[in-house]
Amino acid sequence: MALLSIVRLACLLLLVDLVVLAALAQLVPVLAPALAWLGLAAAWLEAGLRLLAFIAAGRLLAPGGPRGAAVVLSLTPPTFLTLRSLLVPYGAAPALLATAAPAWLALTHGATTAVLLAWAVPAPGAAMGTKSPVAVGRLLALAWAEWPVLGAAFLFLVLAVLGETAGPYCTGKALDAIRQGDGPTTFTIGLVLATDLGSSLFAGCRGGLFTLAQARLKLSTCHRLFSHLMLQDLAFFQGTPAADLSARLANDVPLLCNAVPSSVNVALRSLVTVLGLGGFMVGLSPHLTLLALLEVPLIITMRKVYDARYQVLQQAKLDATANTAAVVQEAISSIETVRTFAGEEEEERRHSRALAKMLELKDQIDVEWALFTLVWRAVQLAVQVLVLWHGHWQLREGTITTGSLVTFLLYQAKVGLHVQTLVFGHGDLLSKAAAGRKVFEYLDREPTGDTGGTWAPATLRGHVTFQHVSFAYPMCAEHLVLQDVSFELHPGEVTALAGLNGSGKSTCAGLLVRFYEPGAGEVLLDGVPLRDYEHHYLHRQVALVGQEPVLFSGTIRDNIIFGLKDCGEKEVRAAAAAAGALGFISALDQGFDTDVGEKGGQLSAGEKQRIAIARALVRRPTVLILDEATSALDGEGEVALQQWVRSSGARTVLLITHCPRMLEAADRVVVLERGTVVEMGTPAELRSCRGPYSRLLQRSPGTGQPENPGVGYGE
Ligand SMILES: Nc1ncnc2c1ncn2[C@@H]1O[C@H](COP(=O)(O)OP(=O)(O)OP(=O)(O)O)[C@@H](O)[C@H]1O
Repeated sequence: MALLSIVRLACLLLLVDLVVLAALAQLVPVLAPALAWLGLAAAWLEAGLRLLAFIAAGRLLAPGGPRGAAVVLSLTPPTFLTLRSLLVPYGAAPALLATAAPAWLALTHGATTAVLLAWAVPAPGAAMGTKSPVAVGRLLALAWAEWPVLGAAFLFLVLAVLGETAGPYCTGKALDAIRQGDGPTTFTIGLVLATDLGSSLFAGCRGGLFTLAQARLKLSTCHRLFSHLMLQDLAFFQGTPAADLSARLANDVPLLCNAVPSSVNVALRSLVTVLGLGGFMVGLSPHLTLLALLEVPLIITMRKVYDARYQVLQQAKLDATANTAAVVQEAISSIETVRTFAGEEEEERRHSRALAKMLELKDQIDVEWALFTLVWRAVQLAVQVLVLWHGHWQLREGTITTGSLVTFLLYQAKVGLHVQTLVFGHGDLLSKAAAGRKVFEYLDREPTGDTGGTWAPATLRGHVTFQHVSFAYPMCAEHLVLQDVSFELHPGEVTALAGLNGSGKSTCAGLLVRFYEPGAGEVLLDGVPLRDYEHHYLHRQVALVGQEPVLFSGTIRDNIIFGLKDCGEKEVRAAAAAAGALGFISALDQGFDTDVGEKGGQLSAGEKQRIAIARALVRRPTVLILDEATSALDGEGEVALQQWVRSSGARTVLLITHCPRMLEAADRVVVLERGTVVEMGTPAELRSCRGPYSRLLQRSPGTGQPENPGVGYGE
């Protein structure tokens, strides 16, 4: 709502109120006996009349205006009077607003206008054009997993607040006793001590339990997010830098998980304290309480404005942190390229630019916080002066004792602190929740890795059919990489995919291991679409050795049995032998227990390739895909692999290679050109056609003539 319309609405309500109250004031002397008999009910009757008048005037003069303002304005005085009569049974008799001092009317309208203004300030995020902020309900649902710990913490919280509330009350009573000459009794001093000690002990337990909930939540959320990420499609990982994901796990998740329990902790503690102490304060002096409460709408308004800014800056800072991490990771993981092209200075510049951006945002956050604190302290001081001035006046009037005033001031300091914490805590929760936006965004992504397929037959022939497959990578949806591709892979045969760079060979391999789903057409295994197969079953039956095999840090054995739960030493050795890796592994001091270093950095390219092949062979896959997987193999490795293929009888092998010798050794060749199949047949048939296959062979080193046609997979 615009500021102008709020002012207009406030003026309208004041005008209507003045008219209604003036009319009522005329009636009061006439109805005095009836009103005296009605007591509190008279105040509620007056409120009902005012509410009707506000609503009628609102409908006529300001349609669409918030009805809440009318309700707050009319119901505040009787609610206050009822509360006061409950807390101070012998306090002043309930009065009608119509006959009360004009200051009461000013106070009621002033407070309502302040509340309206606080309400009208745009919610954090909305005004600054940030993406949809995370709903607080969602954050609380996240914390719900730790409800037993949080429940116990809440119990200690209530006990601590009871102690905190009783402390100043006992202090005030002791002071009054001293002033009246009775002196402090052992009982009052003991009570003050007991309440303080008790509240400290319970507060400690509360804090400890909330910290425990935080730690547990962090652990479970990190685990949940990581497991969820593992199931995402490859396009997601291609579009999201790894460093960004690790920054989310390392920074955003802890921030989010700290925010929820600590906010729940702080909010509950403050809410219970404010309600408890607030009740006592109203009992001591309703007038002073109302004055002290002036601070609340002002702080809410200021905090709302500040939060809107802070959320934007906080999100930008987190993004900048993730970006800095990405720069560091990229430079370190490509250090060889950086060194080769002497790009160290360029990388340093990139890093310092990213750091500067991060620091600039941090400074901006700090400066804005300092400004906000300054204004807020000034408001706080003004309200305190107002309360002191009024308290002094009440002391002189004799409507309050020194002990009660001291108790009130002690309570005010505490309540003020907790009101701020409540207001700040909510803002803080929202701003920290900004960190959760990305985390929830990732958690909401539908996983595509496991489609929930259940098909897992006891025997599989390994007959693969590409049926009119068309495909475009999600990142470049307009560029069709495969167009209407159809071919078959037969069990017991080695089929080679041939074609120039970028013709779509690896893409076919990617579709066969379900890295992606075809845009049109189907990839079938034994006549069943791949997505219908059970996830683990499919990836045990179809194994791919890629162009640049990646090893994980760990031993050679760990790498070979990766992903398998039940794999014996015999199988590991057999797979290593079939991949031609047994020789070099046996020559190592630690054999299969040799650490390969990060990404297999301590091995040569050929050794890495052999281990990657062993990792595929150990599964005894029905369909084996070798995507340029033999490029770094020497003759020994190649012969071992060919022997394995030959001895593995019924297996289906898809071979992607540019090597004429390997192409010629295949049973069948499928030639791709710009994502379409242009030729298919045995190598001899294709050579005799003198078409695309022959041209490919001629382009290859050795002018296309097979170097050793005698060494064939099928022989
Ligand atoms: N992740 C990706 N996102 C977008 N486009 C891609 C992606 N991977 C490959 N491409 C594009 O798809 C086309 C086919 O690539 P593919 O890797 O299948 O070719 P290829 O025949 O295996 O080439 P090479 O012989 O060089 O390995 C190329 O134009 C390539 O630029």
